Amino acid sequence: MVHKGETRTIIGREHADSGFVTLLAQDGVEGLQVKNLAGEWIDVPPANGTLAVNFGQLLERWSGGRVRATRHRAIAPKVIAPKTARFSIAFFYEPRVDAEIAPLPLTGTEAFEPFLYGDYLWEAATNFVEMSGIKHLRQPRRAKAS
Ligand SMILES: O=C(O)CCC(=O)C(=O)O
Ligand SMILES: [Fe+2]
Repeated sequence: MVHKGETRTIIGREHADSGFVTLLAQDGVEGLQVKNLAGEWIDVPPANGTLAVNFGQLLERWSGGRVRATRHRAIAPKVIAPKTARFSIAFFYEPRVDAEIAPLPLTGTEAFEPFLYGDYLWEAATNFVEMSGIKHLRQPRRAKAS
């Protein structure tokens, strides 16, 4: 992939986190990028000791789309020294697994059937190929309305 005229390797593919809010501790090495509404990739300043805040898909759904989930990816840092490495520590802030997620009383937003966060989380997690083989180990606690 070419970014600002340079060939860079994508090490974390584009996605939005499934949960509520994610905090990413920065370590001074660049590589995290977020996509703006025009579809352009923006470099997140990696200032040491700061937290990058990403909004997740659950927050987008719960807020009726008023808060957009942050699409992001990670590219390999530019090799500026032989052992350039980037460390990212993620904190995923999420509801309890037995929390019921129901629409906020907001006007002009799309209603949805309330669901249990644990059901949503299991579905989202086991959609990743490396976890797809264990999807059958947990059944939804609440049946979907048909
Ligand atoms: O490498 C990063 O800082 C991003 C990690 C990430 O997007 C994730 O764990 O969901
Ligand atoms: Fe992420």
